[in-house]
Amino acid sequence: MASGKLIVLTGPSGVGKGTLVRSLLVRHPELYLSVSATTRSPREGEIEGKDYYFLNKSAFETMIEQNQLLEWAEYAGNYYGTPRTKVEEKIDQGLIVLLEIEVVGANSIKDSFPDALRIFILPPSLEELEHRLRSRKTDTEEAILRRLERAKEELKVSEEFDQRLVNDDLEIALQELEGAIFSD
Ligand SMILES: Nc1nc2c(ncn2[C@@H]2O[C@H](COP(=O)(O)OP(=O)(O)O)[C@@H](O)[C@H]2O)c(=O)[nH]1
Ligand SMILES: Nc1ncnc2c1ncn2[C@@H]1O[C@H](COP(=O)(O)OP(=O)(O)O)[C@@H](O)[C@H]1O
Repeated sequence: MASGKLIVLTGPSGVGKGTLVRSLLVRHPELYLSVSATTRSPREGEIEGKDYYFLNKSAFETMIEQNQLLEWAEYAGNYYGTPRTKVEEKIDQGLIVLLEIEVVGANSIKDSFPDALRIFILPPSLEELEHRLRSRKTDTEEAILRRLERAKEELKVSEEFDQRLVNDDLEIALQELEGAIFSD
């Protein structure tokens, strides 16, 4: 059987990663989206094992020590990481596995998984990124400013990724993403 592959989507908060991934999964239900582990508290409506595996700090640190994570990073005061076993299992089954993760972890994937295709999603401009973060209405003013500061740093390393894609028109960005994922 053909071996699967690992696709890593990253980019600053508010650029549209979640929106792109949700649309991709609707169009291509055969794709497998990895469920991350995190120490952040569940938001209302989030489901254990579907949105995240919600762990306390010591359980997360045990996963790090036992090399159970493909990558991990700290983001806004919490740990986030990709459990290794499921990803490897699905790739062995020939599936295309998607990770939607922040920039530091995405960059480090090249060490643990050199064959991964790492795609950086860019905003059309910083102004538009700010507009999207505000219009999403999920973050406090302080969190928005923190995310924008971090975005400036993240955008500086975008050239270290295998592919870069601007999420301006959503449909065009989706088509570019499909091209990157399904080309050989
Ligand atoms: N490195 C890494 N980042 C992750 C992982 N899971 C989620 N993230 C990222 O962590 C950041 C914060 O996620 P979250 O608290 O759910 O907020 P939101 O994505 O802005 O709604 C986002 O940039 C996610 O893409 C993971 O397993 N590893
Ligand atoms: N191409 C686009 N054009 C305009 N708005 C967009 C586009 N893609 C996403 N958005 C909007 O931007 C906001 C942030 O998107 P989201 O998917 O939550 O970003 P991320 O997962 O990268 O943090 C959402 O309100 C979403 O509807």
